[in-house]
Amino acid sequence: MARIAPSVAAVRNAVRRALRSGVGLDAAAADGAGPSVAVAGGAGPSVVSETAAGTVSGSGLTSLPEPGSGVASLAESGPGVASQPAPGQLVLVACSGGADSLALAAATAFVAPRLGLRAGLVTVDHGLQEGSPARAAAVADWARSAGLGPVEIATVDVTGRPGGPEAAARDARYQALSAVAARTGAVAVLLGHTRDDQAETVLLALARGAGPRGLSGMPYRKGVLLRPLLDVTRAETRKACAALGLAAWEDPHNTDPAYTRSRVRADALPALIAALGPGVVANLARTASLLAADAGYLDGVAAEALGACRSGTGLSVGALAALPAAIRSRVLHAWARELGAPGAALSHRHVLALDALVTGWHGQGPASLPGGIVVGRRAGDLVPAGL
Ligand SMILES: Nc1ncnc2c1ncn2[C@@H]1O[C@H](COP(=O)(O)OP(=O)(O)OP(=O)(O)O)[C@@H](O)[C@H]1O
Repeated sequence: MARIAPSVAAVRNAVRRALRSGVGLDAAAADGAGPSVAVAGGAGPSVVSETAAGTVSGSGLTSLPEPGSGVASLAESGPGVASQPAPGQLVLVACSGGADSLALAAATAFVAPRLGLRAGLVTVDHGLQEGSPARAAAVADWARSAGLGPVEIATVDVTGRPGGPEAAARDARYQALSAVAARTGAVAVLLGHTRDDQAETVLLALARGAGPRGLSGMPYRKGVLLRPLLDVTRAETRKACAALGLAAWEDPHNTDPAYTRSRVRADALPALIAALGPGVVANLARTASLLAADAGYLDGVAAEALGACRSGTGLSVGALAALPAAIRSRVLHAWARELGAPGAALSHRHVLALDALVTGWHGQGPASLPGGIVVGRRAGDLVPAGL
């Protein structure tokens, strides 16, 4: 049996775990309705060559693996897999051509058929950099050569969206990914965020004084979005690309000090590692997952409390006042969202203003929320203006 690089195995294992839990294969298998292809790691009847490899350079695809090249020597022993695409559910990889999502795409091309799943790829052209259409085309060509399908290029227009350029691009990208998933009937869209991305997210949240929800970082699964690599380091995805002969695209934005995240990546995290040791990245990511569990539980409690506080068109001040502060602030936040306040603009300050109508009442005026929403206190209830 040919040996595979540990980094390649690490990425594949992460994808295997995510697909098994993320698209409900484990539950289906328990019901006896699982995929017909055996999925337990390793011991299968045939040896299958890795097909998901090629070379993408800054300007595009520069080479494809030859049959019998070093790529084939990365083959691992696994369960028998039909050479035709599996008839199962479709998962899509969101791939920029960068090392993280390229390693993810290669691993998914390998793992998904072995789980009875089809795997496709979407690359988004934000139209923000010179040569971006050619790069998107190169990623798509590579994906087809790697056996992924369907392969789509989504071209988006980021102008006229709220927030800075980073937020606008992210917004447009997620919208495009959701649209492709809906159109193709994909059950999951896989994103290449790594443990390092998670640590950066937690650090950014700490710096802006976020609460437990913000410090929970990026969720492993949200709706159709799945992040299999949150336990995998960026160094590992780079090593996996190197082992597979994949030359990833380096996004110049990632090193541009004009972007806050780039400065965290280049300066803040390395300074923390120098001062506190290399474990800091994994520890920040662990904080995120610990807080995600707590925040999920508290949000559930708050959702029930919100129901119990309802009174006519508003919320009962008496019922709100009886809640612990941690739950009351979540109830008020959830209610503000329900009234239509946009999540990105709704801050701690707005929730405090609502809370003051409950716990600091002195006849003050109504609280103003983003989205033009106004909430006042009337006859023992909090009520939105106009109702
Ligand atoms: N242009 C794009 N097309 C498709 N998916 C994208 C694109 N840009 C980002 N993504 C998805 O979002 C994830 C996070 O992207 P981001 O640019 O924040 O991080 P990154 O660490 O630079 O990732 P990568 O190395 O994959 O480019 C990517 O791994 C990928 O799954």
